[in-house]
Amino acid sequence: MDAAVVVEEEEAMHRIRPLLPSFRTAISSLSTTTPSLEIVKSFPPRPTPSSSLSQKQRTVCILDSSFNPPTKAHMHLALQALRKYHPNNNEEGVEEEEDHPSLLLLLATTNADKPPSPAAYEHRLAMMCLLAEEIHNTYSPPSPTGDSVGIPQIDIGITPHPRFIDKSTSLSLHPLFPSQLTRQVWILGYDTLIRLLDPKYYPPHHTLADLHTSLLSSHNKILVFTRPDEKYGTQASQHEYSNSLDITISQKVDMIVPHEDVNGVSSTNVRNGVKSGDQGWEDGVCKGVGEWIVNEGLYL
Ligand SMILES: Nc1ncnc2c1ncn2[C@@H]1O[C@H](COP(=O)(O)OP(=O)(O)OP(=O)(O)O)[C@@H](O)[C@H]1O
Ligand SMILES: NC(=O)c1ccc[n+]([C@@H]2O[C@H](COP(=O)(O)O)[C@@H](O)[C@H]2O)c1
Repeated sequence: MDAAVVVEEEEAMHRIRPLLPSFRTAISSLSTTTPSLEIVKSFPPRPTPSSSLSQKQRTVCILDSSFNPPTKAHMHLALQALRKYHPNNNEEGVEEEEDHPSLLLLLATTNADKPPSPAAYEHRLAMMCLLAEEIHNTYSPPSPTGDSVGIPQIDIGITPHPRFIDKSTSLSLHPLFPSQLTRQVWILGYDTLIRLLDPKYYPPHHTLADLHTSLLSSHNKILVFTRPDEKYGTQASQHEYSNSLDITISQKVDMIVPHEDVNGVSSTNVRNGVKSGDQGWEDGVCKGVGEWIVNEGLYL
């Protein structure tokens, strides 16, 4: 490997490792009762105070995940979303004078279905920082502007809420994402769309009413990536399902096919690969994330 690349990677590790104690503190002081969502790191750093923020309309693409670990699938989903909602694309609902979309990588510290498991949350946040750096280095806007305006703002956040309706409400109450100025675009894989629309998650009445007043309100959107497999069916059947949804939902859903490198990539496959010693797991993650997993001895 090129000596300069090795030095760059070591620098990234040394830059991120000192952040671990502050990540630990942020996680332990996260409120679990009120609507709660904290930004723990921003690339580039956000101006303070946040009252000095632009008053322009904005779009935030949110990738909510357990990031255990962040994968190349997560990277491509984020890149495709940033490009899709770029004002150069004349996408419906994106004003030409709008700021470029920003990206929020959101760590869910409670899952709607799964019990907690290693790696520790501060390590996942560290790997999310490495993923953010990779996204910065890889991103190019739909028609190159050649200036720094093309570089997306990436924020890293944490929330204790397992359900999207509560994450969405928490985001709309955050000073960086005021609801009157911010359109939320939620990035989901097809498997997660099915669970989002399952009434079992909405007791006591088990209806989708709260979805319409939160995540699906205003100009918000859901960007769904097909994810064909034995359980969830083919590309074609996933498109068919999305077209058959009630109009009040389908008009909020954009469904696209992910980049080919996303096929078959999952955090579970990476964790299992590390544990079994199969070298192929490294293809599923960005270089910095792979280095972190090895150096910190995660998932063994
Ligand atoms: N290969 C993929 N294709 C399409 N969507 C994906 C893919 N990998 C992840 N996603 C989507 O990204 C979001 C966050 O991913 P998540 O943390 O659930 O990853 P995962 O790889 O499915 O994790 P795990 O294997 O631990 O269950 C989810 O909405 C998921 O559907
Ligand atoms: N109805 C819902 O809002 C709902 C259902 C299932 C999973 N989720 C969330 O989706 C995210 C991804 O979940 P998985 O890691 O299980 O794919 C997690 O934050 C999880 O809590 C939300």
